[in-house]
Amino acid sequence: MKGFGTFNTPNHAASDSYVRVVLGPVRGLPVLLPAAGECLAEELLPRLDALLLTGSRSNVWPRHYDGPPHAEGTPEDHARDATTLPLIRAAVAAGLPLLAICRGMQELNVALGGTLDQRIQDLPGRMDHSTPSDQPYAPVRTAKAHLVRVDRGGFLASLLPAGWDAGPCGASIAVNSLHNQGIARLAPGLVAEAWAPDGTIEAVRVGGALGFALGVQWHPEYDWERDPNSRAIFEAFGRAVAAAAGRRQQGAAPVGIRAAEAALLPQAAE
Ligand SMILES: N[C@@H](CCC(=O)NCCCC(=O)O)C(=O)O
Repeated sequence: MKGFGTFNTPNHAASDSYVRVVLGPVRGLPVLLPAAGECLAEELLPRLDALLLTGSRSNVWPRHYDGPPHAEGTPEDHARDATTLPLIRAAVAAGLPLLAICRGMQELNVALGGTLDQRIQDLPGRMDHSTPSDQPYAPVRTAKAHLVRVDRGGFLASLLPAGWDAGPCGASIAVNSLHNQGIARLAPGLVAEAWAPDGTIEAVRVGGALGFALGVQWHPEYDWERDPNSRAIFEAFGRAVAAAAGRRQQGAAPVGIRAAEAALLPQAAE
């Protein structure tokens, strides 16, 4: 939910970069979901082939992870939280392909029971991962900001182009950085797959997921046209979307709902 125009009129919106990347390397048809609450999980999810959770300057309401209130003026989006958190749990339980970007990765962590640090730049030994929101020059705002070390044996590494780790940076890739918040306690069922030099978790996968279920703290949608690592993430997501679409068109239920739910959300199996 974003305010537009003179009267800050509430609108449901997503950046053009997400639409372009879905139409491009994902080779999908983007459907923008309104922040309409939990009903989307029940009514709409069965009609979708995959879920891409976008970034946003707003932040997950701390009540969702028993965190302290945000500092005055920190942007929040309760309508989005009320929509995405149940949607994520339903998508993970259904084995729907899921790609979570920046705020999306933070929502994934909270939805599955994890917590967030609200200003990691204020924590001892941590970098400032934010980019000034008033930075008017897009190439600066979206530029590579630091390296992340990627687990060579992980799911993310399996998506990257051959030789991604053969350069002078070894098993590290360069990423942009536009966030103040980060994962504090990793949710049960999530597996960390990449880390910034200060230890900030930069990528996670849903452990035990039956398909593509990845979160990244950076924004590969900003540079997929020139960065083969960014493009490879979306192309792999696109292959998962196509497979899910094929299953849905054949009338098959999303993979392993009950099996995934029992594995990932133990309380749901009780
Ligand atoms: N607000 C959170 C998440 C940051 C985030 O998603 N940034 C993206 C900003 C650009 C956009 O609107 O896509 C945090 O600060 O950690």
